[in-house]
Amino acid sequence: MISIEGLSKIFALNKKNITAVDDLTLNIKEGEIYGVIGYSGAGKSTFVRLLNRLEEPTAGKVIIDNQEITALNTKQLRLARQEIGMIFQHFNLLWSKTVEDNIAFPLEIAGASKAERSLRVQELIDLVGLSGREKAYPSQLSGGQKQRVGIARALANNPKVLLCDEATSALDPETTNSILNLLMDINEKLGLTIILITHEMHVIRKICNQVAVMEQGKVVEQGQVLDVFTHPKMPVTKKFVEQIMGSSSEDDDISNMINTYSNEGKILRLHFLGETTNQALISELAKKFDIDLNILQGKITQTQAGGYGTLFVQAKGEIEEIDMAVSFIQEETSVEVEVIRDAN
Ligand SMILES: Nc1ncnc2c1ncn2[C@@H]1O[C@H](COP(=O)(O)OP(=O)(O)OP(=O)(O)O)[C@@H](O)[C@H]1O
Repeated sequence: MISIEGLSKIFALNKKNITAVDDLTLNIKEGEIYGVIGYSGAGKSTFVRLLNRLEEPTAGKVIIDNQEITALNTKQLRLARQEIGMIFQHFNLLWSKTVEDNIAFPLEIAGASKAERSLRVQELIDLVGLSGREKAYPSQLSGGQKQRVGIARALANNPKVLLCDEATSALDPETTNSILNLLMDINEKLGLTIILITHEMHVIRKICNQVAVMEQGKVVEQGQVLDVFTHPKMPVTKKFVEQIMGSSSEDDDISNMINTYSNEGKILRLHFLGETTNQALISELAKKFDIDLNILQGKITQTQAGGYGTLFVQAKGEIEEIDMAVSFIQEETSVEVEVIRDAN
């Protein structure tokens, strides 16, 4: 759906050149929720604004749905932008217009009749969950509701692509989750391709299929979210994964814990990699084998591709039963298991 080739943006500031986006090449499939994560100054905002030419690229090509955006003249670009919706961190609403007028605005520009506009506005209001707030002004809305208006407005002309520039960064965690749920819902219902930039790994974990990590204008790592979680290569990626999974300094706590529980049975480390099928593994083991399982420590997080994380358990009982349980995990499930301490 989106193909980006050798995209660069150099800003000239006080006779100095700043390379905000540096020779970036990416391909994004139709219907994907593609996350771009990076720290402040990595070039994320510039990157996303280059896609619809809110910023003009210094070099490179952007092709969206077989149309070379970077080759269009002003008039063609205006039309093409109707196919590319965008939402912003600070909503960018028209403060003197009501909710329905904000949403109707892009329809008006696209030349829709009054009757078409009011029909479509009502559809969009229902879609984003703003029924009853049609006549409200942005100043009378909560942050989450303002972003819902932003989303409805961005979807007004049935775009193929939605660009999200830190769309949840100004929201509290609960509202962030409700907006992310709405984006997932829209992605599923409309098959819309979404590009989302963020500095929060939680956002990537919750809704993205693919992720690219940006640093100093370049994509330094990319792939399926679960792969990047499991095998982060670059230091910057490792830091982002730590936002969710905790840091390696916690390893000290783990060795203390192992010593405390090392006098009986075996301590197992279970590693879940995108689990959707073995969610009830612990209770299944307890039912199938004559063992007791004592959960010691763990962190499992949910991604779009299933649960990911590690669980430490103490298995108590006859050695043969414990060994059979370990073999069962190895042979019958996709959970990785390792005996890290054996009291026998
Ligand atoms: N209009 C501009 N003129 C000059 N320099 C700019 C301009 N816009 C961005 N930059 C510079 O380009 C670099 C990348 O900025 P950008 O805003 O794209 O990063 P970001 O990853 O989105 O960070 P943030 O989340 O803080 O906005 C920064 O060094 C920034 O100062």
